[in-house]
Amino acid sequence: MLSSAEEATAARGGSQTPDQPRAEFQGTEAARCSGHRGSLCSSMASPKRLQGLTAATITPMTPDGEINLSVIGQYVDYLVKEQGVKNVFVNGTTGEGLALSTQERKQLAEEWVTKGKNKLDHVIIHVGALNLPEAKEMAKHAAVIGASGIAAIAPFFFKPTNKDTLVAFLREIASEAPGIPFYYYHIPSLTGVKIRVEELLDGIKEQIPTFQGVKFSDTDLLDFAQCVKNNKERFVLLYGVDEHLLSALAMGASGAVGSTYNYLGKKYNLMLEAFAKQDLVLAQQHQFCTGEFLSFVFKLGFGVAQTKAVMSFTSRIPMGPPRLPLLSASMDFIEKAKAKMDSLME
Ligand SMILES: CC(=O)N[C@@H]([C@@H](O)[C@H](O)[C@H](O)CO)[C@@H](O)CC(=O)C(=O)O
Repeated sequence: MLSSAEEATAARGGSQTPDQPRAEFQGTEAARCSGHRGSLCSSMASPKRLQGLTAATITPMTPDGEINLSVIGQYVDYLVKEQGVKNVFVNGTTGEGLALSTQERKQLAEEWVTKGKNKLDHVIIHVGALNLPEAKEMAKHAAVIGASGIAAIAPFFFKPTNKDTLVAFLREIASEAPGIPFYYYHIPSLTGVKIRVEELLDGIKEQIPTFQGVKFSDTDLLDFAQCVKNNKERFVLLYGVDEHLLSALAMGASGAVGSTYNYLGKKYNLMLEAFAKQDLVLAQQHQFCTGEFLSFVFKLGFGVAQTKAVMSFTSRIPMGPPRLPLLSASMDFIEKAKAKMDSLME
């Protein structure tokens, strides 16, 4: 582990500052619908500013339910080489962050930063928790180990009832990591905190100097569009509902964070590239293709446990079971999901 945030930041070649200019999606290869095993397509044009796809990482576990750090290096290589995804969001919803102990979350953060060094562009650590002391501890730790940024959800047991209390809570966390960007993770379907992001962003930079953007995991595209309209130059606006990404791109999303970029990243990168070239028909084809898979698995019942199973058979990296109260995906789900994936990607 590195001894200070400054040393760690220097080792990464300097962190981005919250005021750097925003970069739009940029593709690097001609778009072609070559399928899951086709040519690699990356939209990571700049290592400085968070853009393109960010995988909300799964937390690998051993069969007996312990976190399995031993496969993180392999996981990094899979994302970069097989999916063209060079940003990760660690310990979020997909990573079962709220089902892990603080110690486990810190170990995972360290492993992702270490194994991602010189391979990943951004390692964002989700440090949100129900209590401030633990969230602050994880924020400070993330800065010390050299994470690219931190994010936090709203607390969801005792909930903030208005914007000011939410900002006050987030400010306490961000202030523990004053050298790295802070992102608000908006996921009202899970937190129950429905404070509009448009409202939250108004004046937030004065309260939280490191505020860099939002991970917007909601389907309220009016709220999202207002965020873009009012903050396009200042903040990174990352969309978090993968099956609606093309709509969010049309609204001006800076990038996307989601679970399906773990195993469908290549296909989504092709979509980003088509969109950047204003080839809406091709972009739609890619969105429809990923949507066909998701629509299929939604009907079977889909969540974090099933995401772990899909990633296991797609990457061949054992992700293990989820932690209670989540239950493992059934064999029936795995067989059907795998057959569907194979049929779409051949
Ligand atoms: C509720 C939920 O898990 N949403 C996912 C999506 O990526 C989601 O899995 C996907 O859109 C499929 O519905 C992300 O927004 C969550 C996420 O980014 C995270 O794990 O932190």
